[in-house]
Amino acid sequence: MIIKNICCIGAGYVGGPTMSVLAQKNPHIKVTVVDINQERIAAWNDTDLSNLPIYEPGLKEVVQEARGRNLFFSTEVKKAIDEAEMIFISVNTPTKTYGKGKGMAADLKYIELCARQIAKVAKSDKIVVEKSTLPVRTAQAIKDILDYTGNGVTFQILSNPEFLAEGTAVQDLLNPDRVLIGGEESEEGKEAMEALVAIYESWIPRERILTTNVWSSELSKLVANAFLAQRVSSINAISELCEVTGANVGEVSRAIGMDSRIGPKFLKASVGFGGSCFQKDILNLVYIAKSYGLNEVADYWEQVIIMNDYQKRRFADKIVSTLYNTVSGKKITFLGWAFKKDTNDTRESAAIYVADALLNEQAEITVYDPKVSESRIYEDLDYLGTRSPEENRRLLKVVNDPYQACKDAHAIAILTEWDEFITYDWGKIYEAVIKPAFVFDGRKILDAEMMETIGFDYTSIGVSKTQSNK
Ligand SMILES: NC(=O)C1=CN([C@@H]2O[C@H](COP(=O)(O)OP(=O)(O)OC[C@H]3O[C@@H](n4cnc5c(N)ncnc54)[C@H](O)[C@@H]3O)[C@@H](O)[C@H]2O)C=CC1
Ligand SMILES: O=C(O)[C@H]1O[C@H](OP(=O)(O)OP(=O)(O)OC[C@H]2O[C@@H](n3ccc(=O)[nH]c3=O)[C@H](O)[C@@H]2O)[C@H](O)[C@@H](O)[C@@H]1O
Repeated sequence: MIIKNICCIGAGYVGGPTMSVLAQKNPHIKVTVVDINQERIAAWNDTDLSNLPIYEPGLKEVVQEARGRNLFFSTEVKKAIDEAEMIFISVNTPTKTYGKGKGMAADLKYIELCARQIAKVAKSDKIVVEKSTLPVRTAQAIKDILDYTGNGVTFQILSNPEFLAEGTAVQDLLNPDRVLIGGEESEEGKEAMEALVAIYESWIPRERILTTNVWSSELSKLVANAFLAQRVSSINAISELCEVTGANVGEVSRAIGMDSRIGPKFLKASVGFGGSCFQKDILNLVYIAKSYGLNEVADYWEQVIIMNDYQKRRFADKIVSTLYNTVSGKKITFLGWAFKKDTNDTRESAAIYVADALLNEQAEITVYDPKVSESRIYEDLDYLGTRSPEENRRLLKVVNDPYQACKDAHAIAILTEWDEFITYDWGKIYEAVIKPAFVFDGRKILDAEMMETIGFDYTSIGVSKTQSNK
């Protein structure tokens, strides 16, 4: 089966970059990315490439090469579905905020809407590819909808989860550790899988393209995120132990990471993991385990989230206790709001929760982030519903100059590991802040010795004060 037309529903953080790279590497395939969000599509079509709706290093160049050639962004969802032989579903699958499974299960309403729309529009056989992260066995639900409400058209459902990380999306897409494709074990299923394998083979060696049954593929995505997040929570748990014992979590990470069975990655202690997926996917895994009555399995994974919440709270508490048990009326400067560097995404960023905790203590926060807009920051805070939008705007200010942000601060907290923070003139910042000059490094990016030589009272995750003062 030769694919000439691809449609992707959902032009977000995954649909946009994934399809851009796929189109760049398959100039013979027409790729149309559709979304109901007109503003987002307009931004993807903006002639000024710095206005793309998401910031990812290297993305502009890929879009520039493929857009208008064989890559198109459109709001004409029906037309794109009708024309395509293969349809990727890449819509959001957030945690449910209502009804059964509230706060745990994935909300599949957007997925179901896509399936119903495909069923309604399709006049020829289609391969439907789950690109969104979904609970295991969702393919069955999609198949049911397509088969019972379709027009006698045959559908093959494939699972093809995405493993890219934000900030390195283009690199991850160009050079993935593996591509995972799950499909039915029938002849038709195998044929559909081969059609998708052929597309990826345009730039990825065949041995890195893994084919499995649908359920293994769906579940592997949740499990991969759970394992990654678990490593962060594990090292964060150890960070507290380091602080009280005089061990240094950076040294412990290095020592254990050199064991090739453990490996060095994802062992960086931090203020807590954020991002749209780790928490959502683990909660989803916990919910699935519970729904099968596997309570011990559910409890085991839930602990990863409990630890992460604790780490964020602990960071805020440390600021309050160090500042003589009160931050009321004190200016606390946040360097960074994004959930990690090199992205403008703030979903579930630790900064939001640390800010909320400090605002509850009546702190006055000033935020500087090189890529996150003021409106986004206020939306994040307002979404929590802890206090009125007016109150949030009164207590928290956003500025676009880091030195101005730090001026007259009682404390500086580093919430994102942006490279530029390392290169600041910390001597100049020291002159401008209120003394004692407190810095709380939630990302362990600054050099403790340098900071202390300048005169800062520097606190870093996973290092006891006595040790960093040596
Ligand atoms: N953000 C990430 O780094 C990663 C996300 N994922 C998964 O990929 C999926 C998508 O995530 P993101 O791209 O981050 O979400 P997103 O929220 O950035 O994008 C989803 C897009 O789908 C659109 N949409 C929703 N319903 C639609 C419909 N019926 N028709 C047309 N468009 C519709 C929305 O308007 C939105 O623009 C989720 O399941 C997520 O778990 C997987 C790997 C990485
Ligand atoms: O499903 C998803 O959405 C994606 O989730 C993560 O990617 P992402 O959330 O974009 O970014 P990560 O690099 O995984 O970082 C997640 C969070 O963990 C934190 N982190 C990461 C690594 C570490 O050692 N320490 C640490 O605190 C980061 O600062 C960040 O807040 C996974 O890495 C991707 O494989 C997956 O596709």
